[in-house]
Amino acid sequence: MGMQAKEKMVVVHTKVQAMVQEKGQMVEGQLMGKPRDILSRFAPHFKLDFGKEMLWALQGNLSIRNETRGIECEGIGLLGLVCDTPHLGGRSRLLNPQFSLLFRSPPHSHKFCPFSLAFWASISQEPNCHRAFAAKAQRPTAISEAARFVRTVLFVPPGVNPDDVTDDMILPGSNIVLGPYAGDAKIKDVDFVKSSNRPKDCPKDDRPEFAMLGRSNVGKSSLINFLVRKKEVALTSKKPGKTQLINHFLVNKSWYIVDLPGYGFANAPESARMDWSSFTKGYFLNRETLVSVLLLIDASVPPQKIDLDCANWLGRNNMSMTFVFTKCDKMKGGKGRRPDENIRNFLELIKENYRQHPPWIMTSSVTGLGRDELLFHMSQLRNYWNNEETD
Ligand SMILES: Nc1nc2c(ncn2[C@@H]2O[C@H](COP(=O)(O)OP(=O)(O)OP(=O)(O)O)[C@@H](O)[C@H]2O)c(=O)[nH]1
Ligand SMILES: [Mg+2]
Repeated sequence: MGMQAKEKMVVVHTKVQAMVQEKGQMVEGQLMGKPRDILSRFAPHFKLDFGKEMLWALQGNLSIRNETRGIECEGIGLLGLVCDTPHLGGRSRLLNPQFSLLFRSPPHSHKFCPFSLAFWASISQEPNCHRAFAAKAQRPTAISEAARFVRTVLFVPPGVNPDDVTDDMILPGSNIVLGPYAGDAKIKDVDFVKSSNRPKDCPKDDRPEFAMLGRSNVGKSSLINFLVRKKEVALTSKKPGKTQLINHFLVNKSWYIVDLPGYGFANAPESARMDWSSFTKGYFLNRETLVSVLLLIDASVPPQKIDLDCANWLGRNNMSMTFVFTKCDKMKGGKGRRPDENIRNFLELIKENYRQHPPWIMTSSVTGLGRDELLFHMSQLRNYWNNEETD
């Protein structure tokens, strides 16, 4: 018992948010596109081994048809998930091997392989309740128990009434609700503009910018390369302290990504160490075009004091910020905690300093996890900011 299910019709377009309509008993849908797009959107979520308290899954029966190869298969699969729902319990089967086999293109056309995926699913509170689901009488709940809980910790962007949030508006692997300002998430080109060693030397124009902040070696430069899909836009290194200046990158000629030096770089040369706190204060408190700080947190290690201090400082100063958890691909077997546990512990530790839950998202620059989602999130912050500016 305790099952709540939400019934909808879902049409999933690659790279576009699910469009949802309330409908009967089942979630039905169709997914079309190039296998690579679909895999890049869904595979990382399949791969992640979420623990017992983190899974809120859109899970159900899948029936997959590959037009070219005429294959059909059925199985149970996971279509999407949202983390941080402690009372859910249970683990889900994550990867259906037939599923990935089917998405592999036939040898003669490794570029495009049309297929369709139909699925029937329930958004359920308990992992096995889809079995009992068919027998259950229709219950027209606007939002499931799970979603109601999740909503209390959601980041609800401008333009969205918290009461209107439906499960499908939440970006997978995050607490971020997608609102009407989202869109325009493609990166067409990116240019390195300049390196500045003082905040007042930064470019002077009114284009919105996002600053990447985080401990040295957390993966800031890698995240920039991963967002713009170029290897060497921002230089990365195994040695902490690689980025020593404020680097501005102009995206689509219309907004900036800023790579900042990492904090806590104990191994950096003495000459390169700076008074980090006066540097950050100078930049953050005076940069009027700063839309949001992306605070990167390494999810492969337990919460670090220096990150908590930084998050709390930003929180107390009312800076708009997004927690970007990096290295979510690093699954520790046996010893050490896993990324999902580290993330939950981190969020638990910082929450007193925020009136509203800050947005957070899981990423991996190795598997591509969270890329599209983060870009959508940045697009809605940016578009809202642009709108406010012109009003
Ligand atoms: N497994 C894994 N490794 C990563 C990921 N992101 C970055 N790394 C590795 O972490 C190391 C540091 O990455 P950088 O991007 O240079 O880190 P940074 O935060 O820019 O470091 P500084 O410039 O020194 O502040 C490199 O060896 C990367 O390959 C990730 O998502 N997964
Ligand atoms: Mg760097």
